[in-house]
Parts: sequence; C-alpha cells; structure tokens
Amino acid sequence: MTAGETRDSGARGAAVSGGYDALLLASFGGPEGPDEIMPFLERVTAGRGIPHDRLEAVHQHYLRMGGRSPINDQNRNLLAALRAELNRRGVTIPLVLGNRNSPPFIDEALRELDTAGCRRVLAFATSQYSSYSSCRQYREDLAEALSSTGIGDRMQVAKVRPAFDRAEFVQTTVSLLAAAVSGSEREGLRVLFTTHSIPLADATASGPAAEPGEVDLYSAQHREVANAVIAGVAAVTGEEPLPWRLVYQSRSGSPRVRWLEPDINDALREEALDGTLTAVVVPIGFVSDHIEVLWDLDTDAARTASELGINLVRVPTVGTHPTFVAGLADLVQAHLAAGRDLAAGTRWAEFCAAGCCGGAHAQLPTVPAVSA
Ligand SMILES: CC1=C(CCC(=O)O)c2cc3nc(cc4[nH]c(cc5[nH]c(cc1n2)c(C)c5CCC(=O)O)c(CCC(=O)O)c4C)C(CCC(=O)O)=C3C
Ligand SMILES: [Fe+2]
Repeated sequence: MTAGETRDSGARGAAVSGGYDALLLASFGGPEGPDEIMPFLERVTAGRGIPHDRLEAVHQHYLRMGGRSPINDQNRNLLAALRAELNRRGVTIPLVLGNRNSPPFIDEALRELDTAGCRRVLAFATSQYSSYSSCRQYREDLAEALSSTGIGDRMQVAKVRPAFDRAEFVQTTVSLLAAAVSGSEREGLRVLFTTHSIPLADATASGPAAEPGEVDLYSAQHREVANAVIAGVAAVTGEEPLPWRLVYQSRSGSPRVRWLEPDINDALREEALDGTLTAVVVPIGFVSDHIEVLWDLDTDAARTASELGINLVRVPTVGTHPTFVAGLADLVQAHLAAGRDLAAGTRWAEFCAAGCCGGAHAQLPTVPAVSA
C-alpha cells in the first residue's frame, strides 16, 4: 500500500495490522456555540437536497438544547479515557479527534500528527456500521485531507472497518440494557433498538443482507447487534429473551426520497395499539449521548410516548464505559503489534471491499480499510 493511495482499496488482501503510530478518532462534529450552528448545518447538508424548513427546524433544536452540542466533549472524554487505559498498559501514542463537519477538522488533526512525526495513522470512526454516511464518507474525507494538505506523500492512514460486532460494543450494551430492565415488570415491555435512518438507496448500496428477508447490510448489522445484545441480557438475567424490534430515527431529506422505516415515533404508535406499556429504547446506532439522542429520543420520542401513555426508558449509549474503553485499547494495541491479520478466520475477512457503500458516490478516492 503506498502512501496517499488514491485507488479504491479495501480490507480484501490488505487487512494487515502493525506499525501504526497514532490514532485518529473520526467523528461527525457538532456546534459548540450558537454562532457555529448554521455553518455546521450548511457543511452537513451541502449538495444533499435537505429542505430549508428542515434546516431551520434543526437550527431551533440546537438552540433549544443550549446552542451547543455535547458531541465534541464526549469524544474528547472518550480519548482521555482511552489515553489513560493505554498509558496504564505502557502505550503512549498520540490520540487526536478529527471531525467531518466542525472543528477540529480531519485535516487539522492530520497536520497535528504530521508535526508530531507520525507516519502510519489508524483511524477509528464513532460510527459502527456500513453505509456511505457511516463508513465510506469517512474514508473519502480522510483521503481528501491527505491530499489537500499534501501530507499524503509521507503519511498513510487506514480506517478500521465498521466495528459493530466487536465484543466491547456488544458487551457494554448488554450491561447497560440489563441494568435498565433489572427489577422491572416484563409484562407489556418491548425493547426498541434505534439507529439513524438513512436513504433506502444508501442502505441498499451498503451491501446485501446476511439473512433472508433483510434488504440491506446496514440494517442486517444492526439486527446482528440486537440479537447478540438480547441473548447476552438473557444470559445475564437468567430470564426469557426480551421481545424487540429495530426502529429508525433522525430522518431528514426530501419527503419524496425513501429512507429506512419505521420511524421511532410511528413505531411507538403501533406499540400503543399493541398494548406495550414500557418501551425500552436502546440507541445502538450511536456511541455517545449527543444531540440526535438528546433531541430525537429524549425530547421528541419521549413526548410521543407520553402522549400515548407509554413509559419510555432510554438506555445510555456506551460512552466512556470501562468495558468499551478497554476493548478499544485492545484494538489499538493489536494494530500496534506487527503484521497480524486481525480478520483471519472471521466472517468479516472481506470487509470494505473495493467500491463498498459507494452506490452513486463511488468515484472519489478513499483511504483503505483495515480489520478490527
Ligand atoms: C448514519 C448517520 C449517522 C451515524 C454515524 C456517525 O456518527 O457518523 C449520523 C450521525 C449524526 N448526525 C448528526 C447531525 C445531523 N445529521 C444530519 C443529516 C444526515 N445524517 C445522516 C446520517 C447519519 N448521521 C444523513 C444521511 C443525513 C442527511 C444528509 C446527508 O446525506 O449527509 C443533519 C442535517 C440536518 C437534518 O436534516 O437533520 C444533522 C444536523 C450528528 C451530530 C449530533 C450533535 O450535534 O450532537 C451525528 C453524530
Ligand atoms: Fe446525521
């Protein structure tokens, strides 16, 4: 693999760890003050056909949440926890945050690592699943930053493939859900796993489903996490597996474009008709309690539930849970160690193949993916 590679390459035949000297946490970004809201929203939606009304509404959500998103603080806290854990293990590589839509931007993060002399950077995204927005766009943004800064001729960056099935993510969610349902009445209780809706075309472009009856890989990966979490909770509590379904949130875009459904608010209406008394909402699409969680779930969905007389229990995201942080430290250490093929023997050995998640977007250069 040559530095600054512009070919669309993937984990296939390239899933080799070893020799990394820095970690870049790649994330979505969010405004940290009222003046940053509109520039942020314009960056997020540039060229995406999001109606102006929707932008105005989202602007208001941010203002009503205090004009500031907690996402950057949460990512800095995650890096601080990871740094402490790695230091405890004698590992002291630079760890930096790089955002797609707000400072600190990905190119600034790469400049900082370049100045520190780093040459082989492992990127890990706060998003755990396959799709254009949650994986490929990060790989494009990293490639674009390497090229626009000119750093690409001396630095290599590879992005960890979607890490949804890793034990630290699943096990932490098991602990959080088990704690949330502990001691509660099982009669009329339903678990709603929720994630960011995406356009149906992006979902289909994420890849084929693993199971019959599923239309896309993005949803299939969420179902795999949900199944594993439900089984894990049953094992921990010794009780019957909880009944569950997968729902979607935070839909935007033109109403004429199809996005993944059902929306959590529609799902709650169906649950009310079905006799559900308590909806336990598990946001497996996110790793921290940012605005999509605080607004779309704790404000919007909570209001819908209360109008319907449903008790909504919102389970925390993994955040800086010690189990999650320890697993990330394992992942980083595995990539520092020389030349192990982390994908060997797993069903994800061919992850992020050439052109994956591209759909209509597949023309731009990307950095390669590495296994987890
Ligand atoms: C898959 C996915 C993730 C999870 C993966 C990941 O974490 O990367 C995610 C996360 C997030 N999405 C966020 C915010 C927004 N997303 C928007 C718009 C969109 N999201 C999309 C997808 C995703 N989004 C898509 C397909 C669009 C349409 C525009 C487009 O095609 O790109 C808009 C525009 C206004 C609107 O219409 O809502 C906003 C404000 C925040 C920040 C929260 C904070 O500030 O705390 C976070 C973490
Ligand atoms: Fe989003």
